Amino acid sequence: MRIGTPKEIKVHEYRVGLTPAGVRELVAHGHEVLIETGAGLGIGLTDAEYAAAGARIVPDAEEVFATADMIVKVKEPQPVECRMLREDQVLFTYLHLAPDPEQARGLMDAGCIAIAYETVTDGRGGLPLLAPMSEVAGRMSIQAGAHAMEKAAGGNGVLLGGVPGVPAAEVVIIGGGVVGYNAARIAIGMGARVTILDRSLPRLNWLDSVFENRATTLYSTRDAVESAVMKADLIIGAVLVPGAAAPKLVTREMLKSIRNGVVMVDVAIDQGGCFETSRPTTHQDPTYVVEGVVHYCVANMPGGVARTSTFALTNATLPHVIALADKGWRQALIDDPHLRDGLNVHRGRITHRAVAEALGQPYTPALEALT
Ligand SMILES: NC(=O)C1=CN([C@@H]2O[C@H](COP(=O)(O)OP(=O)(O)OC[C@H]3O[C@@H](n4cnc5c(N)ncnc54)[C@H](O)[C@@H]3O)[C@@H](O)[C@H]2O)C=CC1
Ligand SMILES: CC(=O)C(=O)O
Ligand SMILES: [Mg+2]
Repeated sequence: MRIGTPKEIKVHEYRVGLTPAGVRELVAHGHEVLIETGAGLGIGLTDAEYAAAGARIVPDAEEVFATADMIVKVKEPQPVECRMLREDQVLFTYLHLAPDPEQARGLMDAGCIAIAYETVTDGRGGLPLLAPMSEVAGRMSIQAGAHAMEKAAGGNGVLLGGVPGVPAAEVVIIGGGVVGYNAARIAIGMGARVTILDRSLPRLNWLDSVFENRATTLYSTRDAVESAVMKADLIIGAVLVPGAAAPKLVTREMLKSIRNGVVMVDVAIDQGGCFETSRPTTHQDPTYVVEGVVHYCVANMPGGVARTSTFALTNATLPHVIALADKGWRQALIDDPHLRDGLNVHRGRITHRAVAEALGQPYTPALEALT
């Protein structure tokens, strides 16, 4: 198969879909790999390293999209990329379609086979291609939040860990999955007082046993969210209903009871955000203020630590890239129900139930589309 990786074009996005080590594996399996010139340069991966691994370096994204059978990238295709996708071309990347009808329309019109990293599953109920970036974003959410809490950044001037004689900050984490757990680890490590809300009792059980008395766990109800956010200095939004648009758990009305300068980091922004007042921001201009509350809503947080993130992401994606290339996309998707959960769009039809529901589009089961 001919596999192509373009340079990412989202603002301050330096991750890359394949590393030289990944290229070498694919070439050893008999595949051809095209890499757009400079694709990895932002994180120190040079064209020479890709070429030494067996890739053909091509001058622009147009050539990658025009010649590859499968595009492997990181972020959802931007409109200019959607227009370059072709019928039956495989697109393997993050898509986050639920809050993005325009992109969904672009993928449907292209007739491509779009497989979303974020809805690929594993046998233990996890999301193995989302998890590495959730680990990164969870950990980053506390450092981003701590920075935004500084006065010069618009925050309330509270130090996360406090000092002797002055209490530490209150960090409230809504959603105790991969992002939430990693956020809690870092917040606890920095000396903050941490509360985690989730609506999964088994998950609360697990968090309680891991953190013992270093974090408070709360069952997530409207009441619990409302009273927790009122006493917070830093609020992390980390909920997910796979494939679906995020539920709005902190309402505009609640902001009136949140103190000025409190920081809300909405990690779930890529699924539309779990705060009513969230809208996507970029690394270039990450925060804005509503009702005195600082919002940080960067939709590609791991792009900020692109070198760590690229290796973490490609460790997880490479086996699937190899399976899709070795078996051909159709057979790979038929053989592996967990990879098949990643199929969001197939030749103009939406093949993931939650995505179809969120977009108000008809749903075609993936296996029906494939057979
Ligand atoms: N902004 C960014 O750059 C990034 C965003 N993300 C996003 O972060 C979000 C969380 O991802 P993960 O932690 O990997 O998901 P996860 O599936 O591991 O955890 C989500 C948790 O939310 C809980 N939950 C669902 N509804 C809830 C409710 N009403 N109240 C409280 N908890 C609720 C679930 O029980 C689950 O434990 C996703 O939207 C993901 O796409 C992930 C990485 C980077
Ligand atoms: C998960 C995601 O959206 C990201 O890593 O940018
Ligand atoms: Mg994102």
